[in-house]
Amino acid sequence: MYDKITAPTTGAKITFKNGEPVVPDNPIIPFIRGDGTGIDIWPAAQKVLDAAVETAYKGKRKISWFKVFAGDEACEVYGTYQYLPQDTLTAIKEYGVAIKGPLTTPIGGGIRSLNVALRQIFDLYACVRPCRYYPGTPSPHKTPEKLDVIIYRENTEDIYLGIEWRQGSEIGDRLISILNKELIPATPEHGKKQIPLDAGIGIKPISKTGSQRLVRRAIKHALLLPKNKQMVTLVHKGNIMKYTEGAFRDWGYELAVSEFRSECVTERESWILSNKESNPNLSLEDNARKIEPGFDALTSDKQAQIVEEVKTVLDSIWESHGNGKWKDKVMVNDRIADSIFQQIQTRPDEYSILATMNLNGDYLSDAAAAIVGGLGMGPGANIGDECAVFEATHGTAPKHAGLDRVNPGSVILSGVMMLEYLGWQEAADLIKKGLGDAIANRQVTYDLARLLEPPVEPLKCSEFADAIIKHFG
Ligand SMILES: NC(=O)C1=CN([C@@H]2O[C@H](COP(=O)(O)OP(=O)(O)OC[C@H]3O[C@@H](n4cnc5c(N)ncnc54)[C@H](OP(=O)(O)O)[C@@H]3O)[C@@H](O)[C@H]2O)C=CC1
Ligand SMILES: O=C(O)CCC(=O)C(=O)O
Ligand SMILES: [Mg+2]
Repeated sequence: MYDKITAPTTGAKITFKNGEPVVPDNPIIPFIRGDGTGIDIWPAAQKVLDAAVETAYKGKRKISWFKVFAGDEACEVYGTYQYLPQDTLTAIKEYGVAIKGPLTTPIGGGIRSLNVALRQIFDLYACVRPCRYYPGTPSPHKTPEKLDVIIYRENTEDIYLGIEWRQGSEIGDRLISILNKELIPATPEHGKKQIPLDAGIGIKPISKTGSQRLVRRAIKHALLLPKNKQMVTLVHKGNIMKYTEGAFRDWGYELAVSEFRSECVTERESWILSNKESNPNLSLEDNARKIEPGFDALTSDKQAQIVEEVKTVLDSIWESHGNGKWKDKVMVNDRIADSIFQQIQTRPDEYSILATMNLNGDYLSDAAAAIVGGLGMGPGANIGDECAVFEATHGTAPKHAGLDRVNPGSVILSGVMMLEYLGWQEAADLIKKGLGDAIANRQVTYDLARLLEPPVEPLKCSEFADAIIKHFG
């Protein structure tokens, strides 16, 4: 079955039923060490995960690790350019749940991202990145504890599909020519616009299916959160990219009110309902005036449309959602992408789950991680219906590679997400306690040590792992 790897002789496969993992007590879990600092952070993470499972279950449960290769290490074992060998893909497909360190992607030319390839090959459509503060973590922000968000990033499409053509390439030039001569002139709204002849060209597909399955997962997650965190914010730049990012927003709302009608309320619906609650005699037109700034300056057609919207909402959900009942529902709202970057800093506690397209989620997850202590504290999971691959938000940080220096917290916390996904909450809780207590005792790696006041001597990557284990008890 495999060319150059051998599966552990003990352990059993995780299987999937209705999109959920069915987990034996001794699951075989493939891992990829990763490039760059993967050499430092993976062994540290593995040690902490094993210690937590042993402490929590005293041998009743154990992970059988299965080493598989990707990136530079794969080329050493399989030969030049063998960055993502078939063995690795077969093992991940076979065992369903895997964890990985970061993998390098060259800028400009060279191979396309192995990280993105894994997400696409296994249809891991939801990239879940929680950003939560551990008390005592130094932060450039004044009130980092107010940020407690989970980014749900669509993980398979958008410009990450990687359909693009280099400037000057034959197909790129042909495409520009067809667009300039045929397709743009045939689209009146594009007027006389033309694409510069010396442009590189990339395609940004955003599908209804891709958007809705992501939002569906985000809403299901919100339903499991405490009432005050039951909120999903659709993040988009739909004012500029109307048919991709704007459509993501519209499809998100459409899904919320069709599949989750009794459990959700949209922000706009909540305004309409609360306007009527404050004044039961409010006319439909005055209600419309309150929800739409500049209502009186709108054309009569537009005004009629908004009045109709108000009527439809009151007719359809006043019974189920009115008189304050909407306050117990999952609130679905939307924010423009640039604005959300300032909102998570200025009003962090107003947000909970942020549902995003691929590129926006990539940017936003680094920015949010920075608020709660930096990339060393940013875990993540790539989840599909029949496979899950856990990995940190950050990359290979090449300048720190091999120095036993960087913070393994992000991979360790990705491992915590994996344990929670397996249903091994006791082991996950031990690690969260150990990590929290190590930080509270100022036992931290360089990235956090440099922000602490007064400064402390940093621990090595491996020493931080040991400190976490010491603080289990
Ligand atoms: N999923 C993946 O595997 C990902 C891979 N990549 C790839 O990684 C490579 C390097 O990308 P780059 O842009 O440098 O981004 P990185 O995320 O690798 O590193 C950027 C900076 O973040 C800080 N940082 C990263 N990891 C840690 C850590 N564990 N502990 C403490 N600080 C950390 C360091 O800051 P400082 O030096 O200031 O302390 C580092 O220089 C690229 O090839 C990129 O494509 C990028 C993102 C994700
Ligand atoms: O694949 C890469 O090299 C970068 C991906 C990335 O930045 C991310 O997924 O957050
Ligand atoms: Mg990124």
